[in-house]
Amino acid sequence: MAKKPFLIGITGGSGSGKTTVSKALITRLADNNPILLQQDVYYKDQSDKPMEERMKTNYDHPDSIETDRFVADLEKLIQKQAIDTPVYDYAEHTRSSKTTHVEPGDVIIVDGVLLFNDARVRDLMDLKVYVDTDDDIRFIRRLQRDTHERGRTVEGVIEQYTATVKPMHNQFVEPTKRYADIIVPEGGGNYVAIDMLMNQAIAMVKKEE
Ligand SMILES: Nc1ncnc2c1ncn2[C@@H]1O[C@H](COP(=O)(O)OP(=O)(O)O)[C@@H](O)[C@H]1O
Ligand SMILES: O=c1ccn([C@@H]2O[C@H](COP(=O)(O)O)[C@@H](O)[C@H]2O)c(=O)[nH]1
Repeated sequence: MAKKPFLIGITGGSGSGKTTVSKALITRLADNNPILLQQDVYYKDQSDKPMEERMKTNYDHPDSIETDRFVADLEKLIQKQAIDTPVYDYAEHTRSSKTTHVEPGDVIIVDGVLLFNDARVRDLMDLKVYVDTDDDIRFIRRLQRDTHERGRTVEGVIEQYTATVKPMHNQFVEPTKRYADIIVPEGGGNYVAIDMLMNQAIAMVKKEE
């Protein structure tokens, strides 16, 4: 029987450094057949709605994610089956018509802002990590990223952050810190924590062999 993959879940507020940590781990674990799955690609399709309406969606509420499909895909990867994930376009606030084919791996790294919200998802994780970065640093990072990479204006970022991102963070993201096995301060720059996570993943993969 194929060995069970080791699944690491990485959550934390928007701009905390989840993706940076996840990608650093993928690089370090290159010899251990790692794959990255981002919860963000499971944001619900909104192609039937006009842009004006899509801009008003609350993307920081758990209802904005197609969690049933996300859970089903995670279960397939754990059973060593390939999946085809949606592709999400942040500038258009909807899915593109493409999909991404993902082959199963021995280490599965999953990142997402609302990752520990659903018990079904939490129960699939072997190691749960919360990246903990100050709110003001996260906001500055988000402002820079969203204006450079996600087609937003400064005013739009401030408005969205105040209306939904911050209140939903306090209601749905920060409280999930209590489910974490490990809390990583500052995210991407914390090489000690990233190396510890890498060593744990390698040890677990070797144990399964
Ligand atoms: N330690 C760090 N120092 C400076 N910038 C960082 C650091 N970690 C992440 N960033 C930057 O902040 C932005 C958000 O980081 P990212 O990893 O995408 O966060 P998240 O996935 O939690 O939203 C990115 O532009 C990234 O390059
Ligand atoms: O159409 C969308 C979908 C999501 N968002 C925002 O993205 C972040 C999650 O991504 P991070 O990489 O963790 O920052 C979430 O806070 C949503 O507000 C969006 O703006 N538009």
